[in-house]
Amino acid sequence: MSTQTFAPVVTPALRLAGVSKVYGSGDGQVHALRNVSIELRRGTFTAVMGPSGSGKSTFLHCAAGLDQPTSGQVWLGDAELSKMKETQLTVLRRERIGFVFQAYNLLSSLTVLQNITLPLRLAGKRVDRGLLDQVVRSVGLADRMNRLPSELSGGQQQRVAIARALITRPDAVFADEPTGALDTRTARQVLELLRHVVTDMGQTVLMVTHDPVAASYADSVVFLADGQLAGEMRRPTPERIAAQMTHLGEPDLV
Ligand SMILES: Nc1ncnc2c1ncn2[C@@H]1O[C@H](COP(=O)(O)OP(=O)(O)OP(=O)(O)O)[C@@H](O)[C@H]1O
Repeated sequence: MSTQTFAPVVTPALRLAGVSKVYGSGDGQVHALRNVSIELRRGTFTAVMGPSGSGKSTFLHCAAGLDQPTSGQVWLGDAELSKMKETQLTVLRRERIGFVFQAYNLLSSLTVLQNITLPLRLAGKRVDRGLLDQVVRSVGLADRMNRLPSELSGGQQQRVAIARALITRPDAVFADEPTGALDTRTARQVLELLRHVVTDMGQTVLMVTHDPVAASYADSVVFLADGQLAGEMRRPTPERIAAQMTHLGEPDLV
């Protein structure tokens, strides 16, 4: 009898296959993404960089089910987003994806605790006390739970947004310029938190950024140029990222 061993098949957290996105029609057509294929393993931190207009936001929107590609497929785990109707996508985004934006998007009339647990309430799910405690401890806000967002600093508000993104145990967290509105020191704390979320909590994070220092916190950086993948850098450093960006046509980043 022959024995065969198979490598375990691990579904990636996110997979894009031949994704293209065209805006407009006729002479006004813009090819924002051209045949992009990529896989993100679970528990990894990936930064997306590229010159202005290279397609970073379009990539994030297609990957997170905020927009549908013109052609190609997108999978979040085993769910094919590119086949879903808007109502299904709304549920998937709420229950399986965490979002962190530059403008924290907290509800001003809700406390920190109510903001963090809002996605669960919207989904009609119970709050898992153990996870809530872990998330609140991780983001360092245990003594601020009953405050309103307006009583917090920008960095603290972004940490509330990160806690809210984690509370559903999403398949992936998508961050769009999460440190864009923060000073250097506060930005570093938020980036260290995202790093911790990946290394110690096993989350998968995809972050769009213009900042080579922010991107250097990731495991790898994916570069876009003119809507196409233009390389990947593992174990990135700010200097190597800036050099690559200059090569792609973005002047003087550091
Ligand atoms: N809704 C839209 N309608 C038409 N064209 C669009 C739309 N959204 C984006 N584009 C175009 O698609 C291309 C890619 O845009 P995208 O916003 O994805 O780039 P980006 O890399 O995120 O840019 P930036 O760094 O400046 O934010 C650009 O040429 C942009 O003008």
